[in-house]
Amino acid sequence: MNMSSSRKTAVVTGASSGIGAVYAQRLAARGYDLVLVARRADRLAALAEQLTKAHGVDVRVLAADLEKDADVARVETLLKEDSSVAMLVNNAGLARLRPLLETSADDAHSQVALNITALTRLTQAILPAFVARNAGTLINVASVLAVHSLPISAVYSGSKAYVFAFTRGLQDELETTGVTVQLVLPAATATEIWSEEVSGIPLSALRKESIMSAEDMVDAALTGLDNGETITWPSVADEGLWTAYDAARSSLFAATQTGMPAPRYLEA
Ligand SMILES: NC(=O)C1=CN([C@@H]2O[C@H](COP(=O)(O)OP(=O)(O)OC[C@H]3O[C@@H](n4cnc5c(N)ncnc54)[C@H](OP(=O)(O)O)[C@@H]3O)[C@@H](O)[C@H]2O)C=CC1
Ligand SMILES: N[C@@H](C=O)C(=O)O
Repeated sequence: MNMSSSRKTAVVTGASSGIGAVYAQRLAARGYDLVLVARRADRLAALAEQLTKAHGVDVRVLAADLEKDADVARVETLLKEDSSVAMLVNNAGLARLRPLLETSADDAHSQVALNITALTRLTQAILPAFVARNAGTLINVASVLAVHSLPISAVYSGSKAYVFAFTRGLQDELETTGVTVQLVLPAATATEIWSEEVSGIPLSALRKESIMSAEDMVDAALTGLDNGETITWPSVADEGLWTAYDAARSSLFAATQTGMPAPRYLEA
């Protein structure tokens, strides 16, 4: 158990590749000690060695399959017991992009277990300490597919819509505390998720102009964090689009509070 309060540790899930590996690099460069979480221990160990050499920070590897209850529990224990943890980046995620009718029950379950259940449990594990300290940063990585479903993304979009609603709710819940909660919504980003083996869709199938590098995505998200953004759309230039979307959502919700069927549902 690390009781030191002078060092700050960031726990990054899904740090063995793509967006998570870049978060790890950028946070190490900012002086954070790290705990790297994913299944591929060899990759985590190589990244840990590289980051320790480059930035002189302490990097621990926690190999865990976050679809498995016992492995999630090991990460929960670390989050509850290590008082140096000042940041949790809930980044690990899985996409299996195909129609639901062609999706196995296991693949649907994996996306729910990792994208929803693990993210929720790890958030619940760290928040009591953050609230008690009135400090700490939680970054939840969703996706633009949180607000857009495709014929091949019913489960994935559903899981990211959960991350969206969960994180927005948490932001309201924690508004009066010193805890920072950022929701990040990347669009297509060049990582291993875009492969036959993972999502089933290779990067080459995407429109080139729509693809951001993982480095640009994470740098934009961290700039958003530095600027106090609670919701970051790294690829969206017109901020007014989000303002209008959220205002429409709020108006629609207000319009539901009537207690009676809308006139079109009443018999003449
Ligand atoms: N790339 C994109 O276009 C976009 C990505 N995102 C989101 O960004 C996040 C990162 O994805 P990205 O970097 O693109 O994809 P990658 O496939 O490159 O990385 C996914 C990471 O999650 C880890 N992971 C996968 N399954 C498990 C598991 N069962 N237990 C623990 N860790 C696991 C992987 O490590 P390992 O295999 O070693 O366990 C890997 O480190 C995800 O939440 C994704 O949904 C959102 C929008 C767009
Ligand atoms: N991760 C991507 C899909 O696989 C996305 O969210 O766009």
